[in-house]
Amino acid sequence: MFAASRIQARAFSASARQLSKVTVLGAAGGIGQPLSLLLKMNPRVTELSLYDIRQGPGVAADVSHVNTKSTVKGYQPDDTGAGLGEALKGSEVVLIPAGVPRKPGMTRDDLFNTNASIVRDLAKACAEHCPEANLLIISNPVNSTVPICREVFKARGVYNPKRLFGVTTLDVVRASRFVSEIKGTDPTEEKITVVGGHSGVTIVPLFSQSKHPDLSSNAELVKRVQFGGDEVVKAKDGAGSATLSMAMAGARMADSVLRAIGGEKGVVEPTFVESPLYKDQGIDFFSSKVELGPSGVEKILPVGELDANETQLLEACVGDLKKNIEKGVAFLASNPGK
Ligand SMILES: NC(=O)C1=CN([C@@H]2O[C@H](COP(=O)(O)OP(=O)(O)OC[C@H]3O[C@@H](n4cnc5c(N)ncnc54)[C@H](O)[C@@H]3O)[C@@H](O)[C@H]2O)C=CC1
Ligand SMILES: O=C([O-])CC(=O)C(=O)O
Repeated sequence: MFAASRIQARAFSASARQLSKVTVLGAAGGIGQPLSLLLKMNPRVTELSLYDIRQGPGVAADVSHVNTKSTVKGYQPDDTGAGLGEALKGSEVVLIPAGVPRKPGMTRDDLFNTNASIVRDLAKACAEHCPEANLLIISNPVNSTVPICREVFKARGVYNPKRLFGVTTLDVVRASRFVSEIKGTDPTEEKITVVGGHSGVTIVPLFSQSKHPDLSSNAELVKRVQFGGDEVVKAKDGAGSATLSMAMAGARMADSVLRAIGGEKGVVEPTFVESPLYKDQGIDFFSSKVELGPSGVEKILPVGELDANETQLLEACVGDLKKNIEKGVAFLASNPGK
């Protein structure tokens, strides 16, 4: 009897795992729309839930005509306030690209005043309606919005550090592309480790660990990886920041999380998570290679050996990162919201 019910439970969880509801909060935005499309193309997604304060249902109607198997539903705030809850209920993965993007001359930190409360309120809804979902935070400044989410979840007693991720995938996507341009190689074959955070000098590429250790002394390349976002902000000239490459990076991260949930072993992505790596320096969150598993973070991989250039970069990273994280934590303490 006991064995039979165990087998039944196992069979149930195996089939339940194949049902993956994925929700995008901010689905009608520059990132949200192409991200939603890429998720619709992912056969691991069975239900796609698209929420935005404007045009959630519109984007959902459009994406729903793509002839893949998943169902799509769109949501926006309604008079009862139920829209967001409905969008989130039962989600396994929630991606959050809601918030404002940069204009030329701004840093990501300049977005804090607007985006902190947007992310706080969405995190509250997640804590209430899908506390066990994997939360993938795209909204900037990631170095601060991820700590805000932790504080929200902690305040509600539902925080699980294995389920909260800052999406830093775009930094490794860029690094591999930029290296391939210099070396004339296939970018998909260039595996570049990038650690730290997701803004300016907190982004630390580790070329010494790649196939091209010589690139570690290429200051121009290092700067291009650290400030790749600015390149796009400048080129878009007031119309926003990276959206298409970010959608690709977000879809890749979501796919990796879903593959790990589905039982695939050895899925590794760089991501900004609560991490022991630099806790001794007062840094709670750090982006490094993370092995993903059915419960989210399986294993945080060590940063590995750094050369002298990278050691210097990391020193600069740690100072800024600490301030960004503390800013997020302090925000929630003095602005708990409703
Ligand atoms: N992590 C990363 O690597 C990257 C992060 N980003 C960040 O992603 C964020 C979004 O960028 P874009 O899509 O270009 O901006 P966008 O302005 O085009 O889209 C944002 C969307 O969020 C929606 N929104 C605003 N408040 C909301 C709320 N309370 N609930 C639900 N939806 C809400 C808006 O209606 C809009 O559709 C920005 O903060 C940007 O800095 C951008 C690129 C890369
Ligand atoms: O640069 C920005 O503001 C958007 C972003 O995070 C990126 O492109 O990496």
